[in-house]
Amino acid sequence: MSAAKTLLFVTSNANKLAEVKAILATTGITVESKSIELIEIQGTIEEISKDKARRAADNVGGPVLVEDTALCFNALKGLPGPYVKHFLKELKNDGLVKMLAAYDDKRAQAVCTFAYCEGPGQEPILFEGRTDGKIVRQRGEPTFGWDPIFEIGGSTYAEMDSYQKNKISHRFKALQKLKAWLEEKHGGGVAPPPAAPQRIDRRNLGGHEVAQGGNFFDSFGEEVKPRAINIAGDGMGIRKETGRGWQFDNPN
Ligand SMILES: O=c1[nH]c(=O)c2ncn([C@@H]3O[C@H](COP(=O)(O)OP(=O)(O)OP(=O)(O)O)[C@@H](O)[C@H]3O)c2[nH]1
Ligand SMILES: [Mg+2]
Repeated sequence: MSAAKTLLFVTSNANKLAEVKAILATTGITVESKSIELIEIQGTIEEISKDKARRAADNVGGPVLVEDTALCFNALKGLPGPYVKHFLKELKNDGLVKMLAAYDDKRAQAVCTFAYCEGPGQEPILFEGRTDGKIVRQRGEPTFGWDPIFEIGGSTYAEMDSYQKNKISHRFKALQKLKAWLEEKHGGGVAPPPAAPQRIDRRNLGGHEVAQGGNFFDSFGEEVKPRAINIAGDGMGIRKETGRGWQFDNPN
């Protein structure tokens, strides 16, 4: 079995896609996407993710990556877990907070499970990331799901910028495992060979580090791939992802 450098991420969730692209932006892994509302079975997080991957592989007839996210309340023995989407839809964030009103224990875990399936009939492989936090009354921009009520280190996910969240999130941790696995499959690295070094003159613009002279760095301090850079008539401009996704700065 050979793993792909280009991943087809099947998801109906634009926020997930933006985060995955941002986190993998400098790794040499290309993320393509297809929006399909996959049927999700009941079961454990692992069973649901694997089943989702099989359905997606059958649908596209080739290698796919899917992801399932769970929010597990300690006091409720892991519930709502992978069913959080339905709870969020009906109860909203306030209702999720109220579910824990009778308990002192507000601890929760955000769990992200990626499932990679090489194709129809193949066994999916799982990569899981967990981040511990606690459930609080909502704070921050309500742009993504339950981000405003999941607090870690004094801030909710919604109060963090995408750089901060993507450094510690359940999704980041799961993608680190996926990346390591892909690197192993490709015998030591999926990133293309670096371009010849040019003058590096790092500046810090609004928390996003960039370099002048042709070298551009993302907020992880890694070089931005050339395909993310637009060559404008008068110099370099860097494409900005929208929403809470990746942000590049224009050094000009
Ligand atoms: O505040 C959040 N921060 C996150 O980091 C995050 N990741 C997922 N979610 C939400 O949790 C449910 C998971 O359900 P889910 O995994 O089935 O996703 P989905 O149905 O939206 O997409 P997909 O299954 O097509 O990929 C959905 O309501 C998602 O919006 C998040 N909310
Ligand atoms: Mg879903």
